Amino acid sequence: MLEELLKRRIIPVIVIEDAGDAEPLAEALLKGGIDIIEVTFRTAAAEEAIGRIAKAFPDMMLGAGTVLTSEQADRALGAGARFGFAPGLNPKVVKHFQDAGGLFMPGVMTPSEIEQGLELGCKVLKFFPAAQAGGPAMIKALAGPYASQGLKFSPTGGITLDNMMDYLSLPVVSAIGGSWLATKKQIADKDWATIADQAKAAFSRAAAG
Ligand SMILES: O=C[C@H](O)COP(=O)(O)O
Ligand SMILES: CC(=O)C(=O)O
Repeated sequence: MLEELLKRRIIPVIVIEDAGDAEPLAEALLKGGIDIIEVTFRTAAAEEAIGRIAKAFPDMMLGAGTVLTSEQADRALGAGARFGFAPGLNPKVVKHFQDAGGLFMPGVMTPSEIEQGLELGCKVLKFFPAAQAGGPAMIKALAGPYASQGLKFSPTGGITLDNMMDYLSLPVVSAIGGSWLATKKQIADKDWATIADQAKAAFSRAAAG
């Protein structure tokens, strides 16, 4: 699972209000070449959306985001999520998710949080909110003492098509996350063509290096 995750460079961070949009949304991302999705537990539809994607696209790398409690972790995994993200680091939730067999990437912003994440066995940490917390320069500085631990960052927050390569060009960054790939409005408007185009543009840019 970790190896599979490390192969992906772009992770769409999704807020979905209507679970019925889950399949066409996943299909649009796949059409654009992105076969990974993080469905955030910020809406009541998250659990059902994960279940629908798991059923319709069993080969898609499916995860949950904004997993803040052990109860959400159970619901995410029960619905078919194989990995989880959170904006912060809650050791209880990290352990709960790991004990249930999932791969968890807590959010960090400071050296102390990174060390906590390493102690919990996390090899990939979300750096959040990336742009606001210092962007690529901050990640580069943090990589100094920790890159030798085999640690990778998955920054999210303020990343767009225009600045994604500033992050992806850093060896310590395995993937970037972003909501721009499928915005709430685009999902509500069922604008699948635009979402597919955005996914394709990001995928091509990452592939070009
Ligand atoms: O809340 C932020 C999301 O995790 C993603 O951040 P973004 O909307 O800046 O891409
Ligand atoms: C940032 C956030 O909420 C997440 O990815 O879990």
